[in-house]
Amino acid sequence: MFENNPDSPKDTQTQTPQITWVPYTLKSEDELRFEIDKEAKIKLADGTAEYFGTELALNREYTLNNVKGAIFSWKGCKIEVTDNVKAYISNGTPMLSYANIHSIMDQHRMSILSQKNQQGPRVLIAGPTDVGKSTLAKILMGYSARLGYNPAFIDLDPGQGSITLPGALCASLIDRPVDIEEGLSNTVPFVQYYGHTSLDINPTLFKAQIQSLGISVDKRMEQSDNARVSGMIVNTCGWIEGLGYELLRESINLLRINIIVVIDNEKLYSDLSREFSSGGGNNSSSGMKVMKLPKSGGVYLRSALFRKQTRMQRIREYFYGIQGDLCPHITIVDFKDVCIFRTGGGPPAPSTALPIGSTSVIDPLALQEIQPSPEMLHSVLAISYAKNSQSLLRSNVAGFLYVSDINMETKKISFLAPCPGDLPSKFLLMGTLKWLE
Ligand SMILES: Nc1ncnc2c1ncn2[C@@H]1O[C@H](COP(=O)(O)OP(=O)(O)OP(=O)(O)O)[C@@H](O)[C@H]1O
Repeated sequence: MFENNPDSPKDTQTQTPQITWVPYTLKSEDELRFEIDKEAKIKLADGTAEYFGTELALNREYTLNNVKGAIFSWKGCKIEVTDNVKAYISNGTPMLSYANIHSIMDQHRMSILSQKNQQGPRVLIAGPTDVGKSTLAKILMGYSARLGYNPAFIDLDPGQGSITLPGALCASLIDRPVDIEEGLSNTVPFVQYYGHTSLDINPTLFKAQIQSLGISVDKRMEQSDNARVSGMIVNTCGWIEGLGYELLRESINLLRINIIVVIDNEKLYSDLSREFSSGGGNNSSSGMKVMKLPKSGGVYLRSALFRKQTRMQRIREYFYGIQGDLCPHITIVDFKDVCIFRTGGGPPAPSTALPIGSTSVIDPLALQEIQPSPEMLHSVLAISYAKNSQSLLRSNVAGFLYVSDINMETKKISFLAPCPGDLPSKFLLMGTLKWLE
């Protein structure tokens, strides 16, 4: 038979590559920290383990691409990873103190179960960049969902776009732990398109959109007792100085936060404690708790270049799928069939470019309709659900388009869209976000 003849040529087309598994044994409260550049697989071979709050199924092969992370085990387990994963075991993790935050949230929930007018734990996670804020948010979502709660996750970091795209501020009701391979992309979020990856471009718009998200989430909580009791988990961006601190305070007030968790920054913890908890400690008369947590030694520090690459990868995944299995469509429309708006009357001039003592007179919430032009090429636009231009800024976003071509002669604009068919609305929002592969 051909198969048994060692000299016969191998059919490289149909042969699946040989997988070489590398085993690791984790003791109780160990974690396996890993870095994956190209596609790799991870499998739980024995025991129990979780990936940032989400339990791994036994013997299931999880495929991951371009991620840094850790598999943690409370009781010990055996993990196998493919030989292209760089990994090491650590037994120094802050998981006990992270689980403690979950217990505090849970006690809060239990204490208000029968009180219809009380809100569940509304937790805001703050801290500098690269301290594990998003990771803690995932862990808390996973632990809450595993107990049957439906907390709202609100992502106020437009730099990364964990739910949809960078530039968006989103809220999602979480009914299951974060998917290990797909992340949060399968949730149905409320989305506001801020349009920029940095908060200083239009802080007034940022505040207005937090307020809108908060109203959407509150409405949802009014309709579901479980959602109200479950509360919310808010992730913030790592800008904690000056205007960044101001926006953090605004977020705490607008979302009526009752638990602030500060990771790895004494000054921020001290400033927020002084301002929000009258005793300066954990329990205040206002009911606000301000708590500090250590950073995990596993948190990966990301360079500006890596962050930019991750942003671009996130946009690619939106159109082509996480596994590259989606097929986006090109939609060509006449200029007259779309209304493209930008907020703030154009990019604000930096204060250094204005005469000394003067401030910009541009209304940051003013909408300016703009005509298609070659400068729009490569922009990412949001399609709004708004019925008219007045409600544009407060309306939810239906999805995103990428401007792949502008033809000034035929007056047609080509969009890459995630699905075929007519655009759900002619109202489009533009910011400064561009997709440059
Ligand atoms: N224990 C860990 N072991 C290995 N990698 C980890 C661990 N915890 C977090 N990471 C990774 O470190 C990176 C940074 O973590 P994370 O995104 O949670 O930080 P962050 O504070 O939210 O960052 P930023 O606010 O700057 O966006 C992520 O890639 C995350 O998967």
